[in-house]
Amino acid sequence: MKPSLWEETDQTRLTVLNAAQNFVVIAGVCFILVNLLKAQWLLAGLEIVTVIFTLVFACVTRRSSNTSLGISHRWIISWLALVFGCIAVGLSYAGAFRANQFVWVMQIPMLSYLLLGKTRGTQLTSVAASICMLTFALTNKQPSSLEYFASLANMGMALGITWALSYLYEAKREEAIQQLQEQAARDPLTGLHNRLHLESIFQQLSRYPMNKHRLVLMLIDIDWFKAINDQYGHDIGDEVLVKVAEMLQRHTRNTDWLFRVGGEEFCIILPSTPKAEACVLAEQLRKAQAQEVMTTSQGTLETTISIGLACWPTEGKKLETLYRRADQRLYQAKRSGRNQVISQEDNTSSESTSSESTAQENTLKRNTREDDNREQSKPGL
Ligand SMILES: Nc1nc2c(ncn2[C@@H]2O[C@H](COP(=O)(O)OP(=O)(O)OP(=O)(O)O)[C@@H](O)[C@H]2O)c(=O)[nH]1
Repeated sequence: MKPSLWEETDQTRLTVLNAAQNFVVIAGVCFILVNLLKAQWLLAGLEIVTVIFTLVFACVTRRSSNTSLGISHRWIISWLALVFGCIAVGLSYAGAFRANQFVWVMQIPMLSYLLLGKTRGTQLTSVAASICMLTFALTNKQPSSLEYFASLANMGMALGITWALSYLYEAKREEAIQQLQEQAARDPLTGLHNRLHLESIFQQLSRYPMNKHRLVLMLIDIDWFKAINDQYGHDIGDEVLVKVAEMLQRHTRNTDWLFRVGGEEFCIILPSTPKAEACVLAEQLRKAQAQEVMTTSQGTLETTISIGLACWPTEGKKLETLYRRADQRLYQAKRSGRNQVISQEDNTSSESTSSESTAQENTLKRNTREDDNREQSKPGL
């Protein structure tokens, strides 16, 4: 099971659904009165059931979240089946007005695609449109007349065009949404995930039973990166970032989650991984980077990385705590000379560190790092 980057949130579908529900209730009541007066009991009965179902469904929809559809597709399919059932039965009752009545059939593809998406929309439209076309064809009183074939062809073509346009609209909409979501979740430079989804991916992974006690968060920071930028320019710095990201991807599994969480800082979430195994991987990453001679547009460059890691849930139950723990270890790796992996501190601090002391710690950390930078040697081309 793979966590999804975006939970199902779709304001457009929710808006269409609310509008369609309102319309079905208002129009439904009018049609019920007309059909009762005309003694069309089957149709009136079906419309009563549809309006009651719509009211219940509207309550369910409004109780779910404001931004998420949050309702199972079964609800929508059942509701649309009732509405389309009314259209089909109405068509069989229409007599001389059958052609006028067919305008309602045109709503089938539009509603199906807007509310159910490309795949389910196609399935429901195929079934509902076929039933309506058959009803239209079979209930005609003059099946051999030219008029009959002309109206059948007209209806079929008009329905086909509405269907095709609805399909194209939904297919393009889904494609555009997918592209936008992909872009929003990725760091444009390295192609890795950005930190936008770190929390949600962590939450989903920690819910999977197979990851119980076996999830590791690793923070990786390029050593002396500021010096690389200062000496060789931002473009070379960018090339280094890309090369390090590529190295991380080469050494990790498809199931691992790689993020670029800051300027020259990366994070890896390793699902189903015991800490000992994660330490071995971290050491492999450190060695691989130390041994790699990177070819940049200005020549070759060698650089190293420092790594801090922490294990969930033993070393932090919440992402915030786990991240802080890994960051403390990363900082320790930097202070101990860089090009190191630290997986546990000398004096393990308590998980309930107050935010104030953490803030002080971070300030201290930044100052110490700046001092360290001035003192120590820097990488060279
Ligand atoms: N080229 C490039 N540089 C970036 C980017 N984002 C942040 N930086 C730079 O990354 C540098 C980070 O420097 P520091 O946080 O001092 O870290 P450092 O020099 O690696 O020092 P240590 O981490 O202590 O080894 C800063 O100079 C930022 O300007 C980016 O996207 N591209």
